[in-house]
Amino acid sequence: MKNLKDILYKVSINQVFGSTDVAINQLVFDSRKVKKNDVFIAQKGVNVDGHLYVDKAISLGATVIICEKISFDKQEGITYIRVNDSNAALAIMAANFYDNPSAKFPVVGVTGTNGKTTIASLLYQLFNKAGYKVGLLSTVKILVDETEYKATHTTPDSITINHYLDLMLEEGVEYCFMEVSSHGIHQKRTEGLTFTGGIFTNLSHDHLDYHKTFSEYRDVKKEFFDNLPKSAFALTNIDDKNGNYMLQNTQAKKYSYALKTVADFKAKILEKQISGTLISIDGIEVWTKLIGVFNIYNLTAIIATAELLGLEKFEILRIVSELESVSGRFQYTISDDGVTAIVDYAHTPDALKNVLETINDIRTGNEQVITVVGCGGDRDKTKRPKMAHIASHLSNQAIFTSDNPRTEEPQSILDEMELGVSPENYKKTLTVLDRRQAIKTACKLAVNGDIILIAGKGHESYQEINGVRSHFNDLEEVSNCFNQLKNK
Ligand SMILES: CC(=O)N[C@H]1[C@@H](OP(=O)(O)OP(=O)(O)OC[C@H]2O[C@@H](n3ccc(=O)[nH]c3=O)[C@H](O)[C@@H]2O)O[C@H](CO)[C@@H](O)[C@@H]1O[C@H](C)C(=O)N[C@@H](C)C(=O)N[C@H](CCC(=O)O)C(=O)O
Ligand SMILES: Nc1ncnc2c1ncn2[C@@H]1O[C@H](COP(=O)(O)OP(=O)(O)OP(=O)(O)O)[C@@H](O)[C@H]1O
Repeated sequence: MKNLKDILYKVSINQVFGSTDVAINQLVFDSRKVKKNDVFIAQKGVNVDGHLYVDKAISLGATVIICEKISFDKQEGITYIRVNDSNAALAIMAANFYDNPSAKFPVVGVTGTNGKTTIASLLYQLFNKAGYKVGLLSTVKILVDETEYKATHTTPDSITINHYLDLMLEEGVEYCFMEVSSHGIHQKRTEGLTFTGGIFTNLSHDHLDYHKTFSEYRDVKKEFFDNLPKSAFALTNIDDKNGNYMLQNTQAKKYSYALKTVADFKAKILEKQISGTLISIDGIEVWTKLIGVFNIYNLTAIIATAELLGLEKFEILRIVSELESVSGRFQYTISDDGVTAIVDYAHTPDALKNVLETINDIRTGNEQVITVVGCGGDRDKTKRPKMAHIASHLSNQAIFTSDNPRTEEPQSILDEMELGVSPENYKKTLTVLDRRQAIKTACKLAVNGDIILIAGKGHESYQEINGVRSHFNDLEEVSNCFNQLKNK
Protein backbone atom coordinates (compact mmCIF):
# COMPACT_ATOMS: atom_id res chain seq x y z
CA MET A 1 0.00 0.00 0.00
CA LYS A 2 1.20 3.52 -0.81
CA ASN A 3 0.51 6.69 1.14
CA LEU A 4 -1.63 9.34 -0.54
CA LYS A 5 0.67 12.14 0.69
CA ASP A 6 3.62 10.76 -1.31
CA ILE A 7 1.55 10.27 -4.44
CA LEU A 8 0.39 13.90 -4.31
CA TYR A 9 3.97 15.25 -4.57
CA LYS A 10 4.06 18.09 -7.16
CA VAL A 11 0.29 17.93 -7.83
CA SER A 12 -1.23 21.40 -8.06
CA ILE A 13 -4.00 21.32 -5.43
CA ASN A 14 -6.77 23.86 -4.83
CA GLN A 15 -8.63 22.47 -1.82
CA VAL A 16 -8.46 19.44 0.46
CA PHE A 17 -11.32 17.99 2.51
CA GLY A 18 -10.26 15.15 4.83
CA SER A 19 -6.88 13.58 5.53
CA THR A 20 -4.11 13.06 2.96
CA ASP A 21 -2.23 10.77 5.33
CA VAL A 22 -4.07 7.64 4.22
CA ALA A 23 -3.03 4.33 2.73
CA ILE A 24 -4.28 3.82 -0.81
CA ASN A 25 -4.57 0.84 -3.10
CA GLN A 26 -4.69 1.83 -6.81
CA LEU A 27 -5.29 4.93 -8.93
CA VAL A 28 -8.42 4.48 -11.05
CA PHE A 29 -10.22 6.85 -13.44
CA ASP A 30 -13.03 4.49 -14.46
CA SER A 31 -15.65 4.08 -11.71
CA ARG A 32 -16.50 0.62 -13.08
CA LYS A 33 -13.03 -0.63 -12.13
CA VAL A 34 -12.85 0.79 -8.59
CA LYS A 35 -11.91 -1.51 -5.68
CA LYS A 36 -11.55 -1.01 -1.92
CA ASN A 37 -9.29 1.92 -0.87
CA ASP A 38 -8.72 3.10 -4.44
CA VAL A 39 -8.23 6.73 -5.45
CA PHE A 40 -10.86 7.72 -8.03
CA ILE A 41 -9.77 10.49 -10.39
CA ALA A 42 -12.77 12.19 -12.02
CA GLN A 43 -11.79 13.30 -15.53
CA LYS A 44 -13.92 15.85 -17.30
CA GLY A 45 -13.59 14.05 -20.61
CA VAL A 46 -14.82 15.28 -23.95
CA ASN A 47 -18.24 13.65 -24.25
CA VAL A 48 -18.67 12.13 -20.78
CA ASP A 49 -17.95 13.78 -17.43
CA GLY A 50 -16.28 11.45 -14.93
CA HIS A 51 -17.57 13.65 -12.08
CA LEU A 52 -20.96 12.00 -12.60
CA TYR A 53 -19.51 8.75 -11.32
CA VAL A 54 -17.99 9.89 -8.02
CA ASP A 55 -20.76 8.39 -5.87
CA LYS A 56 -20.60 5.15 -7.85
CA ALA A 57 -16.82 4.99 -7.22
CA ILE A 58 -17.34 5.56 -3.49
CA SER A 59 -20.00 2.85 -3.36
CA LEU A 60 -17.43 0.42 -4.82
CA GLY A 61 -14.79 1.30 -2.22
CA ALA A 62 -12.97 4.48 -3.31
CA THR A 63 -11.79 6.44 -0.27
CA VAL A 64 -10.11 9.32 -2.08
CA ILE A 65 -11.65 11.47 -4.81
CA ILE A 66 -9.60 13.74 -7.06
CA CYS A 67 -11.85 16.15 -8.92
CA GLU A 68 -12.05 19.58 -10.56
CA LYS A 69 -15.39 20.56 -9.03
CA ILE A 70 -17.37 19.41 -6.02
CA SER A 71 -20.91 19.38 -7.33
CA PHE A 72 -22.07 16.50 -5.13
CA ASP A 73 -22.68 15.94 -1.39
CA LYS A 74 -19.47 15.08 0.41
CA GLN A 75 -19.54 11.78 2.26
CA GLU A 76 -18.14 11.02 5.73
CA GLY A 77 -14.68 9.38 5.82
CA ILE A 78 -13.83 10.25 2.22
CA THR A 79 -10.92 12.53 1.26
CA TYR A 80 -11.84 15.00 -1.49
CA ILE A 81 -9.06 16.86 -3.31
CA ARG A 82 -9.98 19.60 -5.72
CA VAL A 83 -7.44 20.28 -8.48
CA ASN A 84 -7.36 22.59 -11.50
CA ASP A 85 -6.80 19.83 -13.97
CA SER A 86 -7.66 16.20 -13.18
CA ASN A 87 -5.79 14.88 -16.21
CA ALA A 88 -2.57 16.60 -15.15
CA ALA A 89 -3.08 15.48 -11.53
CA LEU A 90 -3.64 11.90 -12.72
CA ALA A 91 -0.45 11.94 -14.79
CA ILE A 92 1.72 13.29 -11.96
CA MET A 93 0.15 10.91 -9.44
CA ALA A 94 0.67 7.98 -11.82
CA ALA A 95 4.35 8.85 -12.20
CA ASN A 96 4.71 9.17 -8.39
CA PHE A 97 2.80 5.93 -7.83
CA TYR A 98 5.38 4.03 -9.90
CA ASP A 99 8.27 6.01 -8.40
CA ASN A 100 8.93 8.04 -11.55
CA PRO A 101 10.33 5.34 -13.84
CA SER A 102 10.88 7.76 -16.76
CA ALA A 103 13.54 9.59 -14.74
CA LYS A 104 15.57 6.38 -14.35
CA PHE A 105 16.37 5.53 -17.98
CA PRO A 106 16.27 7.29 -21.36
CA VAL A 107 12.73 7.74 -22.67
CA VAL A 108 12.40 9.41 -26.07
CA GLY A 109 9.06 10.69 -27.38
CA VAL A 110 8.14 11.05 -31.05
CA THR A 111 5.43 13.46 -32.15
CA GLY A 112 4.08 14.84 -35.43
CA THR A 113 1.26 13.98 -37.83
CA ASN A 114 2.97 11.13 -39.67
CA GLY A 115 5.95 8.92 -38.96
CA LYS A 116 5.59 8.42 -35.19
CA THR A 117 5.05 4.65 -35.36
CA THR A 118 7.71 4.22 -38.03
CA ILE A 119 10.36 6.19 -36.15
CA ALA A 120 9.62 4.69 -32.71
CA SER A 121 9.57 1.14 -34.18
CA LEU A 122 12.76 1.65 -36.20
CA LEU A 123 14.50 3.04 -33.10
CA TYR A 124 13.39 -0.07 -31.23
CA GLN A 125 14.87 -2.26 -34.01
CA LEU A 126 18.08 -0.24 -34.22
CA PHE A 127 18.87 -0.28 -30.49
CA ASN A 128 17.83 -3.93 -30.28
CA LYS A 129 20.24 -4.83 -33.08
CA ALA A 130 22.92 -2.78 -31.31
CA GLY A 131 22.59 -5.20 -28.40
CA TYR A 132 20.43 -3.21 -25.98
CA LYS A 133 17.25 -4.16 -24.18
CA VAL A 134 14.61 -1.82 -25.55
CA GLY A 135 11.03 -0.81 -24.81
CA LEU A 136 8.42 0.47 -27.24
CA LEU A 137 5.06 2.19 -26.68
CA SER A 138 3.42 2.45 -30.09
CA THR A 139 0.08 2.31 -31.89
CA VAL A 140 0.92 -1.14 -33.24
CA LYS A 141 2.22 -2.81 -30.10
CA ILE A 142 3.87 -2.38 -26.75
CA LEU A 143 7.20 -4.15 -26.32
CA VAL A 144 9.00 -4.69 -23.04
CA ASP A 145 12.28 -6.07 -24.38
CA GLU A 146 11.03 -9.03 -26.46
CA THR A 147 7.68 -9.44 -24.68
CA GLU A 148 4.73 -8.09 -26.64
CA TYR A 149 1.57 -6.53 -25.19
CA LYS A 150 -1.49 -5.29 -27.01
CA ALA A 151 -1.60 -1.56 -27.72
CA THR A 152 -4.96 0.21 -27.45
CA HIS A 153 -3.84 3.76 -28.13
CA THR A 154 -0.99 5.67 -29.75
CA THR A 155 -0.24 7.21 -26.37
CA PRO A 156 -1.98 5.25 -23.62
CA ASP A 157 -3.37 6.81 -20.43
CA SER A 158 -0.78 7.92 -17.89
CA ILE A 159 -1.33 4.97 -15.53
CA THR A 160 -0.66 2.53 -18.38
CA ILE A 161 2.40 4.47 -19.55
CA ASN A 162 3.98 4.47 -16.09
CA HIS A 163 3.02 0.84 -15.50
CA TYR A 164 4.90 -0.24 -18.65
CA LEU A 165 7.88 2.04 -17.95
CA ASP A 166 8.09 0.47 -14.49
CA LEU A 167 7.89 -3.02 -16.00
CA MET A 168 10.63 -2.07 -18.49
CA LEU A 169 12.94 -1.09 -15.62
CA GLU A 170 12.15 -4.34 -13.84
CA GLU A 171 13.11 -6.25 -17.01
CA GLY A 172 16.38 -4.33 -17.41
CA VAL A 173 15.26 -2.30 -20.44
CA GLU A 174 17.85 0.38 -21.23
CA TYR A 175 15.99 2.66 -23.67
CA CYS A 176 12.32 3.34 -24.34
CA PHE A 177 10.87 4.90 -27.48
CA MET A 178 7.29 6.08 -27.40
CA GLU A 179 4.76 7.80 -29.62
CA VAL A 180 3.29 11.03 -28.34
CA SER A 181 -0.05 11.86 -29.95
CA SER A 182 -1.69 15.29 -29.91
CA HIS A 183 -4.64 13.77 -27.96
CA GLY A 184 -2.12 12.42 -25.46
CA ILE A 185 -0.49 15.84 -25.01
CA HIS A 186 -3.81 17.68 -24.82
CA GLN A 187 -5.21 15.22 -22.27
CA LYS A 188 -1.92 15.48 -20.29
CA ARG A 189 -1.17 11.77 -20.54
CA THR A 190 2.57 12.54 -20.80
CA GLU A 191 2.67 15.16 -18.05
CA GLY A 192 4.92 14.08 -15.20
CA LEU A 193 7.22 12.09 -17.50
CA THR A 194 10.91 12.97 -17.75
CA PHE A 195 11.87 12.73 -21.41
CA THR A 196 15.50 12.37 -22.48
CA GLY A 197 14.59 13.53 -25.95
CA GLY A 198 11.76 14.60 -28.22
CA ILE A 199 11.49 14.20 -31.98
CA PHE A 200 9.25 16.21 -34.32
CA THR A 201 8.39 14.58 -37.66
CA ASN A 202 6.03 16.88 -39.59
CA LEU A 203 2.68 18.58 -39.32
CA SER A 204 -0.25 18.42 -41.69
CA HIS A 205 -4.04 18.39 -41.72
CA ASP A 206 -5.30 15.88 -39.13
CA HIS A 207 -7.51 15.55 -36.05
CA LEU A 208 -9.32 18.82 -36.71
CA ASP A 209 -12.49 17.16 -35.42
CA TYR A 210 -10.82 17.25 -32.01
CA HIS A 211 -8.52 20.28 -32.10
CA LYS A 212 -10.87 22.44 -34.22
CA THR A 213 -8.19 24.62 -35.88
CA PHE A 214 -4.82 23.85 -37.39
CA SER A 215 -3.09 26.37 -35.13
CA GLU A 216 -4.60 24.77 -32.03
CA TYR A 217 -3.42 21.35 -33.24
CA ARG A 218 0.08 22.80 -33.94
CA ASP A 219 0.27 24.47 -30.52
CA VAL A 220 -0.70 21.27 -28.73
CA LYS A 221 2.20 19.51 -30.47
CA LYS A 222 4.50 22.38 -29.53
CA GLU A 223 3.54 22.01 -25.84
CA PHE A 224 5.42 18.70 -25.83
CA PHE A 225 8.67 20.53 -26.69
CA ASP A 226 7.87 23.47 -24.40
CA ASN A 227 7.78 21.01 -21.52
CA LEU A 228 11.00 19.09 -22.24
CA PRO A 229 13.63 19.49 -19.51
CA LYS A 230 16.84 21.43 -20.08
CA SER A 231 18.88 18.23 -20.09
CA ALA A 232 16.85 16.72 -22.97
CA PHE A 233 17.43 17.02 -26.69
CA ALA A 234 14.75 18.37 -29.02
CA LEU A 235 15.21 17.14 -32.58
CA THR A 236 13.16 18.70 -35.35
CA ASN A 237 12.60 18.20 -39.06
CA ILE A 238 13.78 21.56 -40.30
CA ASP A 239 12.44 20.93 -43.83
CA ASP A 240 8.90 20.99 -42.40
CA LYS A 241 7.48 24.51 -42.32
CA ASN A 242 6.56 24.08 -38.65
CA GLY A 243 9.91 22.52 -37.71
CA ASN A 244 11.42 25.70 -36.30
CA TYR A 245 8.23 26.79 -34.60
CA MET A 246 8.04 23.58 -32.58
CA LEU A 247 11.33 24.34 -30.81
CA GLN A 248 10.76 28.06 -30.38
CA ASN A 249 10.18 27.94 -26.63
CA THR A 250 11.90 24.76 -25.57
CA GLN A 251 14.67 24.85 -23.00
CA ALA A 252 16.01 21.52 -24.31
CA LYS A 253 19.12 21.36 -26.54
CA LYS A 254 17.96 21.99 -30.10
CA TYR A 255 18.98 19.84 -33.07
CA SER A 256 17.68 19.61 -36.61
CA TYR A 257 17.54 17.02 -39.37
CA ALA A 258 16.76 17.54 -43.04
CA LEU A 259 17.11 16.36 -46.61
CA LYS A 260 16.99 19.83 -48.19
CA THR A 261 17.90 22.55 -45.67
CA VAL A 262 21.19 22.99 -43.80
CA ALA A 263 20.82 20.91 -40.64
CA ASP A 264 22.77 19.23 -37.84
CA PHE A 265 21.92 15.84 -39.35
CA LYS A 266 21.51 15.65 -43.09
CA ALA A 267 20.88 12.85 -45.60
CA LYS A 268 20.88 12.81 -49.38
CA ILE A 269 18.98 10.39 -51.61
CA LEU A 270 21.20 8.95 -54.35
CA GLU A 271 19.00 6.23 -55.89
CA LYS A 272 15.37 5.01 -55.51
CA GLN A 273 14.20 1.49 -56.37
CA ILE A 274 11.19 -0.68 -55.51
CA SER A 275 13.52 -2.80 -53.36
CA GLY A 276 15.11 0.09 -51.43
CA THR A 277 16.94 3.40 -51.44
CA LEU A 278 20.60 4.40 -51.60
CA ILE A 279 21.36 7.34 -49.34
CA SER A 280 24.42 9.32 -48.35
CA ILE A 281 25.08 10.48 -44.80
CA ASP A 282 28.12 12.73 -44.33
CA GLY A 283 29.56 11.29 -47.54
CA ILE A 284 29.01 7.67 -46.45
CA GLU A 285 26.76 5.66 -48.78
CA VAL A 286 24.17 3.40 -47.11
CA TRP A 287 21.63 1.07 -48.74
CA THR A 288 18.29 0.79 -46.94
CA LYS A 289 15.33 -1.50 -47.61
CA LEU A 290 13.01 1.40 -46.80
CA ILE A 291 11.27 3.10 -49.71
CA GLY A 292 10.06 6.65 -50.20
CA VAL A 293 11.36 10.12 -49.41
CA PHE A 294 9.22 10.24 -46.25
CA ASN A 295 10.94 7.13 -44.96
CA ILE A 296 14.34 8.70 -45.56
CA TYR A 297 13.19 11.55 -43.32
CA ASN A 298 12.25 8.93 -40.73
CA LEU A 299 15.61 7.24 -41.16
CA THR A 300 17.51 10.53 -40.79
CA ALA A 301 15.62 11.18 -37.55
CA ILE A 302 16.56 7.78 -36.14
CA ILE A 303 20.22 8.12 -37.17
CA ALA A 304 20.31 11.53 -35.45
CA THR A 305 18.58 10.17 -32.34
CA ALA A 306 20.94 7.21 -32.07
CA GLU A 307 23.91 9.58 -32.31
CA LEU A 308 22.42 11.93 -29.72
CA LEU A 309 21.96 8.94 -27.43
CA GLY A 310 25.64 8.08 -27.81
CA LEU A 311 25.79 5.26 -30.36
CA GLU A 312 28.78 5.19 -32.67
CA LYS A 313 28.12 6.51 -36.20
CA PHE A 314 29.54 3.57 -38.22
CA GLU A 315 27.70 1.08 -36.02
CA ILE A 316 24.45 3.04 -36.59
CA LEU A 317 24.91 3.09 -40.37
CA ARG A 318 25.76 -0.61 -40.44
CA ILE A 319 22.52 -1.42 -38.60
CA VAL A 320 20.46 1.00 -40.73
CA SER A 321 21.18 -1.14 -43.79
CA GLU A 322 19.60 -4.13 -41.98
CA LEU A 323 16.39 -2.46 -40.78
CA GLU A 324 13.11 -3.99 -41.93
CA SER A 325 9.99 -2.00 -42.83
CA VAL A 326 7.46 -1.59 -40.05
CA SER A 327 4.26 -3.66 -40.03
CA GLY A 328 1.58 -2.08 -42.26
CA ARG A 329 3.90 0.75 -43.29
CA PHE A 330 4.75 0.34 -46.98
CA GLN A 331 4.70 -3.44 -46.48
CA TYR A 332 4.55 -5.28 -49.76
CA THR A 333 3.96 -8.69 -51.32
CA ILE A 334 4.34 -9.75 -54.98
CA SER A 335 2.00 -12.25 -56.67
CA ASP A 336 3.15 -15.06 -58.96
CA ASP A 337 1.74 -12.96 -61.80
CA GLY A 338 4.10 -10.10 -60.96
CA VAL A 339 1.55 -7.80 -59.30
CA THR A 340 2.90 -5.84 -56.32
CA ALA A 341 0.48 -5.12 -53.47
CA ILE A 342 1.50 -2.49 -50.93
CA VAL A 343 -0.31 -2.22 -47.61
CA ASP A 344 0.08 1.15 -45.96
CA TYR A 345 -1.47 2.83 -42.95
CA ALA A 346 -1.86 6.14 -44.83
CA HIS A 347 -5.14 7.46 -43.44
CA THR A 348 -4.58 11.19 -43.78
CA PRO A 349 -4.62 13.18 -47.03
CA ASP A 350 -0.96 14.02 -46.59
CA ALA A 351 0.12 10.44 -45.93
CA LEU A 352 -1.91 9.14 -48.88
CA LYS A 353 -0.37 11.75 -51.16
CA ASN A 354 3.11 10.85 -49.93
CA VAL A 355 2.61 7.15 -50.50
CA LEU A 356 1.12 7.60 -53.98
CA GLU A 357 3.84 10.06 -54.99
CA THR A 358 6.42 7.59 -53.74
CA ILE A 359 4.86 4.79 -55.80
CA ASN A 360 4.66 6.98 -58.90
CA ASP A 361 8.26 8.00 -58.33
CA ILE A 362 9.57 4.42 -58.37
CA ARG A 363 7.44 3.26 -61.31
CA THR A 364 9.69 2.40 -64.19
CA GLY A 365 7.27 1.90 -67.06
CA ASN A 366 3.56 1.82 -67.84
CA GLU A 367 2.48 -0.07 -64.77
CA GLN A 368 -1.02 0.82 -63.53
CA VAL A 369 -1.48 2.02 -59.96
CA ILE A 370 -4.73 0.76 -58.40
CA THR A 371 -5.62 2.29 -55.05
CA VAL A 372 -8.10 0.79 -52.58
CA VAL A 373 -9.02 3.34 -49.93
CA GLY A 374 -11.73 4.37 -47.48
CA CYS A 375 -12.12 6.81 -44.58
CA GLY A 376 -12.92 6.04 -40.97
CA GLY A 377 -16.32 6.78 -39.46
CA ASP A 378 -16.78 8.96 -36.34
CA ARG A 379 -13.58 10.80 -37.21
CA ASP A 380 -12.58 14.00 -39.04
CA LYS A 381 -15.04 14.24 -41.97
CA THR A 382 -13.09 16.95 -43.80
CA LYS A 383 -10.49 14.34 -44.79
CA ARG A 384 -12.99 12.38 -46.91
CA PRO A 385 -13.24 14.42 -50.14
CA LYS A 386 -9.54 15.29 -49.92
CA MET A 387 -8.46 11.65 -49.74
CA ALA A 388 -10.79 10.66 -52.61
CA HIS A 389 -9.37 13.48 -54.73
CA ILE A 390 -5.78 12.42 -54.03
CA ALA A 391 -6.49 8.71 -54.69
CA SER A 392 -8.28 9.38 -57.98
CA HIS A 393 -5.79 12.00 -59.14
CA LEU A 394 -2.63 10.01 -58.42
CA SER A 395 -3.82 6.51 -59.44
CA ASN A 396 -4.94 4.93 -62.70
CA GLN A 397 -7.85 3.37 -60.84
CA ALA A 398 -9.23 4.27 -57.40
CA ILE A 399 -11.56 1.89 -55.61
CA PHE A 400 -13.40 3.59 -52.75
CA THR A 401 -14.43 1.24 -49.98
CA SER A 402 -15.10 1.03 -46.24
CA ASP A 403 -12.32 1.62 -43.72
CA ASN A 404 -13.65 1.37 -40.15
CA PRO A 405 -17.14 2.92 -40.50
CA ARG A 406 -17.56 2.53 -36.71
CA THR A 407 -21.08 3.78 -35.92
CA GLU A 408 -21.59 5.68 -39.21
CA GLU A 409 -23.55 4.49 -42.23
CA PRO A 410 -20.76 3.11 -44.55
CA GLN A 411 -22.42 4.36 -47.77
CA SER A 412 -22.71 7.93 -46.48
CA ILE A 413 -18.93 8.03 -45.83
CA LEU A 414 -18.36 6.95 -49.43
CA ASP A 415 -20.82 9.58 -50.67
CA GLU A 416 -18.81 12.25 -48.84
CA MET A 417 -15.57 10.92 -50.31
CA GLU A 418 -16.95 10.96 -53.86
CA LEU A 419 -17.66 14.70 -53.57
CA GLY A 420 -13.88 15.26 -53.78
CA VAL A 421 -13.40 13.59 -57.18
CA SER A 422 -12.77 16.07 -60.03
CA PRO A 423 -14.89 15.49 -63.15
CA GLU A 424 -11.85 14.48 -65.23
CA ASN A 425 -11.17 11.64 -62.74
CA TYR A 426 -14.75 10.23 -62.49
CA LYS A 427 -14.09 7.42 -64.93
CA LYS A 428 -11.08 6.27 -62.91
CA THR A 429 -13.17 5.57 -59.80
CA LEU A 430 -15.22 2.64 -58.58
CA THR A 431 -17.12 2.18 -55.33
CA VAL A 432 -17.20 -1.23 -53.65
CA LEU A 433 -18.71 -0.96 -50.17
CA ASP A 434 -17.30 -4.26 -48.86
CA ARG A 435 -13.52 -3.98 -48.27
CA ARG A 436 -12.88 -7.68 -48.99
CA GLN A 437 -14.66 -7.38 -52.35
CA ALA A 438 -12.83 -4.13 -53.10
CA ILE A 439 -9.45 -5.83 -52.60
CA LYS A 440 -10.64 -8.75 -54.77
CA THR A 441 -11.69 -6.31 -57.48
CA ALA A 442 -8.26 -4.66 -57.42
CA CYS A 443 -6.54 -8.05 -57.72
CA LYS A 444 -8.75 -9.02 -60.68
CA LEU A 445 -8.05 -5.72 -62.46
CA ALA A 446 -4.27 -5.90 -61.97
CA VAL A 447 -1.91 -7.44 -64.51
CA ASN A 448 1.83 -8.15 -64.50
CA GLY A 449 3.83 -5.16 -63.26
CA ASP A 450 0.85 -3.30 -61.79
CA ILE A 451 0.94 -1.92 -58.26
CA ILE A 452 -2.02 -2.17 -55.89
CA LEU A 453 -2.01 0.20 -52.93
CA ILE A 454 -4.32 -0.77 -50.08
CA ALA A 455 -4.37 2.29 -47.87
CA GLY A 456 -5.70 3.27 -44.48
CA LYS A 457 -5.64 0.24 -42.18
CA GLY A 458 -2.00 -0.90 -42.31
CA HIS A 459 -1.27 -3.36 -39.51
CA GLU A 460 -4.83 -3.44 -38.13
CA SER A 461 -6.29 -6.90 -37.65
CA TYR A 462 -9.94 -5.87 -37.46
CA GLN A 463 -12.64 -3.91 -39.22
CA GLU A 464 -15.17 -2.04 -37.10
CA ILE A 465 -18.65 -1.84 -38.61
CA ASN A 466 -21.62 -0.67 -36.60
CA GLY A 467 -19.59 -0.84 -33.40
CA VAL A 468 -18.67 -4.52 -33.99
CA ARG A 469 -15.06 -5.50 -34.65
CA SER A 470 -14.45 -8.49 -36.95
CA HIS A 471 -11.10 -9.95 -37.91
CA PHE A 472 -9.71 -8.25 -41.01
CA ASN A 473 -6.17 -7.65 -42.20
CA ASP A 474 -5.34 -6.06 -45.56
CA LEU A 475 -2.12 -8.02 -46.15
CA GLU A 476 -3.89 -11.31 -45.35
CA GLU A 477 -6.79 -10.42 -47.68
CA VAL A 478 -4.60 -9.50 -50.63
CA SER A 479 -2.37 -12.57 -50.14
CA ASN A 480 -5.52 -14.78 -50.14
CA CYS A 481 -6.72 -13.12 -53.35
CA PHE A 482 -3.35 -13.67 -54.99
CA ASN A 483 -3.48 -17.36 -53.99
CA GLN A 484 -7.06 -17.81 -55.22
CA LEU A 485 -6.25 -16.19 -58.57
CA LYS A 486 -3.15 -18.40 -58.90
CA ASN A 487 -5.25 -21.54 -58.35
CA LYS A 488 -7.74 -20.62 -61.07
C1 LIG B 1 -12.63 10.92 -28.11
C2 LIG B 1 -11.83 11.32 -26.92
O1 LIG B 1 -10.93 12.10 -27.02
N1 LIG B 1 -12.15 10.71 -25.77
C3 LIG B 1 -11.45 11.08 -24.56
C4 LIG B 1 -12.43 11.64 -23.56
O2 LIG B 1 -13.36 10.63 -23.26
P1 LIG B 1 -14.95 10.82 -23.34
O3 LIG B 1 -15.37 12.12 -22.78
O4 LIG B 1 -15.34 10.58 -24.72
O5 LIG B 1 -15.53 9.67 -22.45
P2 LIG B 1 -14.97 8.55 -21.51
O6 LIG B 1 -13.51 8.39 -21.54
O7 LIG B 1 -15.78 7.38 -21.81
O8 LIG B 1 -15.42 9.12 -20.07
C5 LIG B 1 -14.86 10.25 -19.42
C6 LIG B 1 -14.39 9.84 -18.04
O9 LIG B 1 -15.48 9.25 -17.30
C7 LIG B 1 -15.10 8.00 -16.79
N2 LIG B 1 -16.27 7.11 -16.65
C8 LIG B 1 -17.09 6.89 -17.72
C9 LIG B 1 -18.17 6.02 -17.58
C10 LIG B 1 -18.41 5.37 -16.34
O10 LIG B 1 -19.35 4.58 -16.14
N3 LIG B 1 -17.56 5.65 -15.32
C11 LIG B 1 -16.50 6.50 -15.44
O11 LIG B 1 -15.77 6.70 -14.49
C12 LIG B 1 -14.08 7.48 -17.79
O12 LIG B 1 -13.27 6.47 -17.25
C13 LIG B 1 -13.30 8.76 -18.11
O13 LIG B 1 -12.34 9.02 -17.14
O14 LIG B 1 -11.76 12.01 -22.38
C14 LIG B 1 -11.08 10.92 -21.75
C15 LIG B 1 -10.41 11.50 -20.49
O15 LIG B 1 -9.50 12.50 -20.82
C16 LIG B 1 -10.07 10.28 -22.68
O16 LIG B 1 -9.47 9.17 -22.05
C17 LIG B 1 -10.78 9.86 -23.97
O17 LIG B 1 -9.81 9.37 -24.89
C18 LIG B 1 -10.08 8.05 -25.33
C19 LIG B 1 -9.28 7.08 -24.49
C20 LIG B 1 -9.71 7.88 -26.79
O18 LIG B 1 -9.92 6.83 -27.34
N4 LIG B 1 -9.10 8.85 -27.43
C21 LIG B 1 -8.58 8.72 -28.80
C22 LIG B 1 -9.31 9.61 -29.75
C23 LIG B 1 -7.09 9.03 -28.76
O19 LIG B 1 -6.57 9.47 -27.75
N5 LIG B 1 -6.37 8.80 -29.86
C24 LIG B 1 -4.94 9.10 -29.94
C25 LIG B 1 -4.39 8.85 -31.33
C26 LIG B 1 -5.07 9.59 -32.40
C27 LIG B 1 -4.43 9.27 -33.73
O20 LIG B 1 -3.23 9.60 -33.95
O21 LIG B 1 -5.12 8.68 -34.59
C28 LIG B 1 -4.15 8.15 -29.07
O22 LIG B 1 -3.16 8.59 -28.46
O23 LIG B 1 -4.46 6.94 -29.08
N1 LIG C 1 7.79 11.04 -42.13
C1 LIG C 1 6.65 10.85 -42.77
N2 LIG C 1 6.08 11.85 -43.49
C2 LIG C 1 4.94 11.70 -44.13
N3 LIG C 1 4.27 10.54 -44.17
C3 LIG C 1 4.77 9.51 -43.49
C4 LIG C 1 5.98 9.60 -42.76
N4 LIG C 1 6.23 8.41 -42.19
C5 LIG C 1 5.22 7.61 -42.52
N5 LIG C 1 4.33 8.26 -43.31
C6 LIG C 1 3.08 7.80 -43.90
O1 LIG C 1 2.10 7.93 -42.88
C7 LIG C 1 1.53 6.66 -42.55
C8 LIG C 1 1.48 6.51 -41.06
O2 LIG C 1 2.81 6.31 -40.63
P1 LIG C 1 3.11 6.07 -39.12
O3 LIG C 1 2.19 5.04 -38.62
O4 LIG C 1 4.57 5.87 -38.93
O5 LIG C 1 2.68 7.50 -38.57
P2 LIG C 1 2.02 7.87 -37.19
O6 LIG C 1 2.49 9.26 -36.92
O7 LIG C 1 2.34 6.86 -36.18
O8 LIG C 1 0.50 7.88 -37.51
P3 LIG C 1 -0.71 7.45 -36.52
O9 LIG C 1 -0.57 8.20 -35.24
O10 LIG C 1 -1.89 7.90 -37.29
O11 LIG C 1 -0.53 6.00 -36.33
C9 LIG C 1 2.46 5.63 -43.18
O12 LIG C 1 1.73 4.54 -43.54
C10 LIG C 1 3.06 6.38 -44.33
O13 LIG C 1 2.19 6.32 -45.41
